[in-house]
Amino acid sequence: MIKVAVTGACGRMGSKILKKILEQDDMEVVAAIESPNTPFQSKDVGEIIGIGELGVEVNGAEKLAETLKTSKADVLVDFTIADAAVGTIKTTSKEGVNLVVGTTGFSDQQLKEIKESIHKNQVSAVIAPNMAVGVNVFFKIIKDVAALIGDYDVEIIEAHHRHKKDSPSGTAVRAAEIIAEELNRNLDEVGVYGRKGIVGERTDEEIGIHAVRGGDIVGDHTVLFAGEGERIEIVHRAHSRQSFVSGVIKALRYVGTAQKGSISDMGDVLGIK
Ligand SMILES: NC(=O)C1=CN([C@@H]2O[C@H](COP(=O)(O)OP(=O)(O)OC[C@H]3O[C@@H](n4cnc5c(N)ncnc54)[C@H](O)[C@@H]3O)[C@@H](O)[C@H]2O)C=CC1
Ligand SMILES: O=C(O)C1=N[C@H](C(=O)O)C[C@H](O)C1
Repeated sequence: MIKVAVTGACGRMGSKILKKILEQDDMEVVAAIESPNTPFQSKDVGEIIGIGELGVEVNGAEKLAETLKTSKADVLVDFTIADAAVGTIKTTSKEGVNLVVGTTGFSDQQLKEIKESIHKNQVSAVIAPNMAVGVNVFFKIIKDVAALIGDYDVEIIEAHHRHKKDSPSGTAVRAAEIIAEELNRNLDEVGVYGRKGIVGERTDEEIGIHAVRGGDIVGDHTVLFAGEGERIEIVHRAHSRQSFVSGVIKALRYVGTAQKGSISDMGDVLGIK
């Protein structure tokens, strides 16, 4: 039985992940963690997320180390916010607990600290900006198209709900990284994040990345390859957060089999490379 601790347990993703775990025969929720000094402290997480008493109390993140010890969690799944997730990941890996991290918006420095902690403490992790199977197929498709038509102008457009705090999406950033790598470009140099004013003509090398926010859009991503007289648009649309949640369950099963100290992405989990 895989013992799972969920951080961000009452959030849009955390609550759905928790409910999905309850449907699995080979895993159980042993801890529910929320923001420091949460008003939900010691309340039953099942009652908070509307599924009735679960027998798992919410603990604030300030109690994470103690909670992981008492719950004997095998793995922690984190869908929170980057600034919080770094500390969560460091504490979790120090406790020898594996990780599935879906949180996005990490800086390069934060990612460096996360990787160092996972390696130093020899835990296994799956870190992915998008856990949907379809998005990881989308990643493979855009890589292959970039290899065939890389001299076309590349633009990435993402759209999400009005509550999303980070921009551009982690999925859009990953898509830009994949294409830049395929075309031997340095994304730090060629990435253009929105355009305003007299910005001049587009360069051949640049990759445009644009974010739309509004309503309850779950997550749309378009990669556009535009050339003389034509364009190719590759689109992924998430209709429901269940697309991500299904991937999380796969990642939870995978991470315990991965090499200690390793960091895998969903391509590794799904065998799509
Ligand atoms: N990898 C993927 O497939 C997906 C990733 N995401 C990412 O997941 C993150 C969360 O997204 P949502 O669930 O929509 O956000 P949300 O705001 O609904 O949920 C975040 C939850 O984390 C809690 N929280 C804040 N600080 C915390 C801490 N230190 N410890 C524990 N909990 C803490 C908040 O109180 C909230 O309940 C975002 O970064 C988003 O981009 C979202 C969907 C899919
Ligand atoms: O915040 C969200 O909702 C999502 N965030 C992820 C991202 O930043 O790519 C994944 C998905 O698009 C939903």
